[in-house]
Amino acid sequence: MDEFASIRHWTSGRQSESWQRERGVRLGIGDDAALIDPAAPIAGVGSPYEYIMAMDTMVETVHFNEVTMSYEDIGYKALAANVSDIAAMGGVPLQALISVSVPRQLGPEPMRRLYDGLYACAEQYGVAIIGGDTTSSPQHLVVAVTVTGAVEAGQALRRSGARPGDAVVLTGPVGMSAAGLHFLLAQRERGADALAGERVGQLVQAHRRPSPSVRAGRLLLARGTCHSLNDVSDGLASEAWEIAEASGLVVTLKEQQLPRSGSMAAYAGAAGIDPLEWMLYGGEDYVLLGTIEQNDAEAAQAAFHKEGLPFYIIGETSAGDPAVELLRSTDRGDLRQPLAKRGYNHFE
Ligand SMILES: Nc1ncnc2c1ncn2[C@@H]1O[C@H](COP(=O)(O)OP(=O)(O)OP(=O)(O)O)[C@@H](O)[C@H]1O
Ligand SMILES: Cc1ncc(C[n+]2csc(CCOP(=O)(O)O)c2C)c(N)n1
Ligand SMILES: [Mg+2]
Ligand SMILES: [Mg+2]
Ligand SMILES: [Mg+2]
Repeated sequence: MDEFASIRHWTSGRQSESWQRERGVRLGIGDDAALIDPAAPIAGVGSPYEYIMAMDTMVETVHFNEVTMSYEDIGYKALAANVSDIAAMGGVPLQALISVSVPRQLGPEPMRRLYDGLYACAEQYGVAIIGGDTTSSPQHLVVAVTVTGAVEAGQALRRSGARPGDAVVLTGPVGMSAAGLHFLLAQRERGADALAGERVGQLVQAHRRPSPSVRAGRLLLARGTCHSLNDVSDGLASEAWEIAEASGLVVTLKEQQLPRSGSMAAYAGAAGIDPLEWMLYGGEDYVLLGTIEQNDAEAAQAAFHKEGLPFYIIGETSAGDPAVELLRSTDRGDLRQPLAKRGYNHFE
């Protein structure tokens, strides 16, 4: 199958013109470029709105390998990671462009499966796939996604808006993806062993199929009390540092209040690893970390729970030079431990 037949094989008949039109698309896959109506009414978003644009890339051996992810998972997660950046601005995702660099020996079927996963995620979050690019790759598979979204003009939630005295909040558990990855990699090295007895299904799912917090981002924006927001890709500590530096303040995380999934903690125990390491530094959680006016934090939590969405109040901000600290309760009283600006870093 040549390049053009391959693209048709992966993409044709997946999304109808009318479905794409509702997302502002005037011309999708097939010409030199796509055409977007910059002022199309978007369901659920007040106008005037602003466009949001972001991109994230996944590289074989860096973000996935043959034991950690199926082709369907790679496609799903590549788009989900991008949708998460739109959620982190308080927006709704609209369209995506997909670039794939494919090892010559791969053949069309694995890529078809990758697109099955990609379109499954697109349907889940209402994203129109409007084009992309295809090249061969000398060795590894690379998937780069550009995503657009919309947010009410002037309302986007930035990393830089946190104020001293805010509550620090999180829209889901952290550390599960890193635990799932640990299991998958350990399994490769040692074969299915004793660790497999733990409840690892949820952890593997968290690693392979993250659920970006789009509804949570919209709820936070609508409250009008959320001052800053970021999504957790590189790890909780790293993202907290980004808010601390962008906003010029201290972020204090309370160890007791960090959401600790039971299956993650059980697996960490069996693997002899401190679960806090995964929770703070693991990454790929794709939940939202934000700050919100202290006097609205509990009401926000109640509103989230009413919608069936998780919401954790995990700390507070204070005036001071940018820093992140962990408040731990010990026998000898409270301990403030500075947290390193550490997390997943491609160049370390
Ligand atoms: N190669 C690049 N050229 C120009 N801008 C870039 C480049 N890489 C990243 N950026 C910009 O830097 C900022 C931070 O990007 P970064 O990728 O660190 O955030 P993120 O996507 O939220 O995190 P992650 O990639 O870990 O999911 C964004 O504004 C992004 O557009
Ligand atoms: C095989 C394999 N080894 C390691 C990891 C861990 N990992 C890779 S990239 C990243 C941060 C987010 O990426 P980015 O900063 O590019 O958004 C993390 C935690 C993995 N997923 N697969
Ligand atoms: Mg990025
Ligand atoms: Mg991000
Ligand atoms: Mg990202």
